[in-house]
Amino acid sequence: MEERKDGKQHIFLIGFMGSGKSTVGELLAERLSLPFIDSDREIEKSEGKSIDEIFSREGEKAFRDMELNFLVELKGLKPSVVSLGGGLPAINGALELMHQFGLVIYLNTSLLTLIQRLKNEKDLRPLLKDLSDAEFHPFVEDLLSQRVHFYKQAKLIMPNERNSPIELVDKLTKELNKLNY
Ligand SMILES: Nc1ncnc2c1ncn2[C@@H]1O[C@H](COP(=O)(O)OP(=O)(O)O)[C@@H](O)[C@H]1O
Ligand SMILES: O=C(O)C1=C[C@@H](OP(=O)(O)O)[C@@H](O)[C@H](O)C1
Ligand SMILES: [Mg+2]
Repeated sequence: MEERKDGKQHIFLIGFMGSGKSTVGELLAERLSLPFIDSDREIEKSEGKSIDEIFSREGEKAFRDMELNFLVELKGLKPSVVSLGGGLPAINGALELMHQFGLVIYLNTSLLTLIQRLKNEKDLRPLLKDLSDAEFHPFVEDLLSQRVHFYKQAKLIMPNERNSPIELVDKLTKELNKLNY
C-alpha cells in the first residue's frame, strides 16, 4: 500500500493491557499485507532489555520517554499496523501525533474480560506482577478509569471480547474498507 495521500499511513491499535492489541495487530497486518510493529517489542530490541528490566532499572518515567520517542520515529516509516502499549495514549502529546499520521483504533474490552485475561498473565506486565489478589481488580479498574478518556479519542472503537481475534480482523477489515483504508 503506497503512503496515503492524507498522510495517515499507519493503523494504530490502542487499548488497555490485555485488550488484544499485540495479538490482533499481528493478524491484521498479515491480512492487509502490511508490516507489523509492536511498541513493546521494538523498545525491547532497541534497549536490549525487557520491559520488566526497563521498569525495574530505569523506572516507569524512562519507559514512557522511550514510548514517546518510538512514536515520533514512526513518522518516517512506511505504512504499518502498530500496536501500542496500554499506557502510551495517556502520554502528553501522544494522541495528537497518532492522529496526525495514522488511523487510531481502540480495542474496547470490558473490565471483567480484562481481569480474566490479565490474571493469567500478570507476570508479563511490570505494573501488575507484584499485585496481591486483593489489589489486582481495584488496581486494574482504577487505571482503566484513568485511561478510558484517552482511548475514547480513537477514530474507530471496536469491541474485542465476544469474537475470536481472527473474527475481529474480519470486522476490522470491513470497517477499514468503509474508511478507504
Ligand atoms: N478476541 C480475543 N478473544 C480471546 N482472547 C483474546 C482475544 N484477543 C486477545 N486475547 C488474549 O488476551 C491476551 C492479551 O492479548 P495481547 O494481544 O497480549 O493484548 P495487549 O497487547 O493489548 O496487552 C492474550 O492471551 C491473547 O491471546
Ligand atoms: O498499560 C501499560 O502501562 C503497559 C502496557 C504494556 O503493553 P500491553 O498493553 O501490550 O500489555 C507495556 O507497555 C507495559 O507493561 C506498560
Ligand atoms: Mg501488547
